[in-house]
Amino acid sequence: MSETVPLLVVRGLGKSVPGPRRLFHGLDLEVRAGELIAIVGESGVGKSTLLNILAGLDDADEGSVGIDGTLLATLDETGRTRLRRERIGFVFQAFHILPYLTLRQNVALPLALVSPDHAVAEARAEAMLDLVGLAGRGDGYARDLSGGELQRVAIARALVHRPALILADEPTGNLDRDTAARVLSLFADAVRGNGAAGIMVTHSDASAAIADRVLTLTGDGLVERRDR
Ligand SMILES: Nc1ncnc2c1ncn2[C@@H]1O[C@H](COP(=O)(O)OP(=O)(O)OP(=O)(O)O)[C@@H](O)[C@H]1O
Repeated sequence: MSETVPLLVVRGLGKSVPGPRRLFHGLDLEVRAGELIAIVGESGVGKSTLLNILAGLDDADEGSVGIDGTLLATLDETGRTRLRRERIGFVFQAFHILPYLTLRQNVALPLALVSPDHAVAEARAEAMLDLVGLAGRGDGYARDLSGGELQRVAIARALVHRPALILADEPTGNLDRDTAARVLSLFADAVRGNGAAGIMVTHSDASAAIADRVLTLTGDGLVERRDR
């Protein structure tokens, strides 16, 4: 059955950066559909770099990344771009909401990239805005929104195309505690409700607490945190 097969399979991943400095090596990870993982670790240990590698935006030096049975290394740049657009949702630290597009157009963007049907894309975008508590705000612009609202738009956009893999870099960074809690539960519901595999990098214990597993990134890979 498909839900028993890990959606993301990472084997023996290693990465060094110029210096040269080795960030990590021998990193293994499996994440199943409907599972939300938190990755924690000291600043500079390589958490964002790991997310970028999983998204095919950066290359590992060794090891492999498989998404839904496809090894990233077997794809050329066009194939990676297609996989990213169709199968991955990304919530960045900076929201990257485009200021010259309406909020609805921003949320519809991942669909517009893969489907020419604008009416369907915008209807789905509107439904996602409803889901994140921004009903009726689709005609607005980023400048009209608070930080928490912008983060919710970013989450709506990351989920609108129902990606199999959702990657989030500090999805509640810069939000006050109450807004962070709301955004977080929405994010967790969306990951689990969509049957996606979710990976969230965070410094926040409150964020980590909502995950099914908390893994600490170290130079020797990911270590399961059991003090929960
Ligand atoms: N292309 C690059 N060239 C040089 N150094 C890099 C490159 N990419 C990442 N680094 C370095 O690798 C380290 C890991 O960076 P990364 O942003 O992944 O860490 P992080 O764990 O996400 O940190 P934080 O928690 O502070 O966001 C940092 O020291 C960074 O400067």
